[in-house]
Amino acid sequence: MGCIVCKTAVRDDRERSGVSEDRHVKAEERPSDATTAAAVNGSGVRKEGVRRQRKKTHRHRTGDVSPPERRKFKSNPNPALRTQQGWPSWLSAVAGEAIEGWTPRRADTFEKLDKIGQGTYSNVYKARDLISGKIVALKKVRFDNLETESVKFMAREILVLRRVEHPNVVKFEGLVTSRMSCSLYLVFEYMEHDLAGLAACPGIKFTEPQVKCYMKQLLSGLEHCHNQGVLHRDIKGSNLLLDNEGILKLADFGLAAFYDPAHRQPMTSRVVTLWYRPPELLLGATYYGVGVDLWSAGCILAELLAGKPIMPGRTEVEQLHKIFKLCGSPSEEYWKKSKLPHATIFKPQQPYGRCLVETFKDFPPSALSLIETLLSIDPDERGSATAALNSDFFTTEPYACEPSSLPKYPPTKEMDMKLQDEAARRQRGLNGKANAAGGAKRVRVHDRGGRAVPAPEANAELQVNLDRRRLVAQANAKSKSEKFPPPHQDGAVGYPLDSSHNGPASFVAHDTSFASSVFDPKATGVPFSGLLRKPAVRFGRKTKEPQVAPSGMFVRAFRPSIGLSMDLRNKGKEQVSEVFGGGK
Ligand SMILES: Nc1ncnc2c1ncn2[C@@H]1O[C@H](COP(=O)(O)OP(=O)(O)OP(=O)(O)O)[C@@H](O)[C@H]1O
Repeated sequence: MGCIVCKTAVRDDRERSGVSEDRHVKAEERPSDATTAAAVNGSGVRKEGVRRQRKKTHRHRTGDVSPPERRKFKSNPNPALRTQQGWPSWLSAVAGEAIEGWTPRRADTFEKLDKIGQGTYSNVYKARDLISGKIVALKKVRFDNLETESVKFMAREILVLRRVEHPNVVKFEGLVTSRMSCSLYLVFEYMEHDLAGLAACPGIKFTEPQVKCYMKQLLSGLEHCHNQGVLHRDIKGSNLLLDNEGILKLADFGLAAFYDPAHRQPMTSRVVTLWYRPPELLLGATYYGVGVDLWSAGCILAELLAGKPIMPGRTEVEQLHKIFKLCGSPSEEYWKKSKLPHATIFKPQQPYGRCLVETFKDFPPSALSLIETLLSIDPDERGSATAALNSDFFTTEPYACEPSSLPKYPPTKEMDMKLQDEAARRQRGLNGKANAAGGAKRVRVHDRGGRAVPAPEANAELQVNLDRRRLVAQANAKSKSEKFPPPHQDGAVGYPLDSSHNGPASFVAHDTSFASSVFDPKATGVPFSGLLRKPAVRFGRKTKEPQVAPSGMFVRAFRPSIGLSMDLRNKGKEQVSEVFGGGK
């Protein structure tokens, strides 16, 4: 896969160049002795569990791994050998299969240049490879005290990245470990833009051939992933990276999962960023497939043409309601066939009609027809990425433009937009003070935007995550646990799914504007800042006061989400069914 994992020669190079590792490893990255000791001991006692886990994961994958690949990623039975290959024991003990056959690059062979992105559980840096001179992106993955679950999820990301290699998938080039640090860096080719950042640039409005060009690349990347038995499960603008040649690549496989349509396994429904999350996941589906990514792709297509997000929900309830209002509520047949866990809770008393055609009447007909397909309520009707690529949208004029003919943009990242937001806020603060001092009336400036609710935050109400967070907080560690769907909920890492943890969606209801039309940002109260941006979101206020639910119904709000889930599960069905009192 053209990786740049370091060979022994690299270490020799470093020694020859006399570059000291300490120059590149910050003091705060160094674990305390206690942490190191815990990691070493922990890896020892965990071995049996890890072996069992690897077996399960392997069983899960065997259906869709071709024989050569199976050989390539075969687990190394000799942990001592792995350690000799330069991997820290905490990593090789838990993620042996993911790093099999590779040798790590050392941190001191890269020079960090700039922080370019921040994710839920990672920081991303622009860096120079001191050996090749190439500019790369280093994704530094933090671990909660080397918690086994976190390392396993990172291992899954690596396994997925090793499986997918395509011009429209970001190129994974290797791994970097540091002698002193418990973190790990994933090395990627550097991409100058992401679609969310680009779209947020004032004045950028994509033409139809440009939209086709982006969508063609997005669907080609997805087609490849799906053919490789990989679901991305977090398609959104900030995970669609673009280089200066106009090439779009899928990135962030942190929530991706292996799947095999012939041997279906239950997976967590707590994936995909809220605005792009399909109805079946909001309804608690644990058996699903390529349709989840196709729904997100449909949302992106409509967003690119509309110039703003089409369903910017702030809670899962609101999201589902927006979906029903635009795409119609599921048919009786679908409710019966799908047997979705939350069907009784969310089924509206009166069905909602579908109004995609009316809402998007200005869209080109071939685009509308593809959106109709991709935004089908029944995932089986969304087709496949291949079918979408063969649709009229791509085969009728005006055709997709060539990527190289796309305009050259200045570097834009969602991160840049966030920095600009912060600067603007600071400036407003200063202005506010100056105005207050001068007695002048303060001019209100809208925020440029915040964040769509990412899947990890949607996980927050799960008891297992709250428990874990509590533990992490007690240990005074950085928390990223919400990024990882709890393994017992995710068949993709080989654990059985325990339905007792499958609470319904969050009902933290601080939205009083549910009846707003799909395209009225003022009415929804979401501060729009443009295409593919994330809205400001506030989570679970700590109150037990009754709050007005989206449709005007009263739903009790509880301490951050979990209490609410439990309560609704036990006795709140009547309340919830009223949230969807009827279609309009
Ligand atoms: N190869 C790359 N080149 C340039 N920038 C990148 C690259 N990979 C990631 N980034 C930037 O870093 C950001 C965060 O990366 P990524 O999405 O992989 O992290 P994450 O922790 O999984 O994020 P999230 O929690 O938002 O899903 C991206 O939105 C992007 O702007």
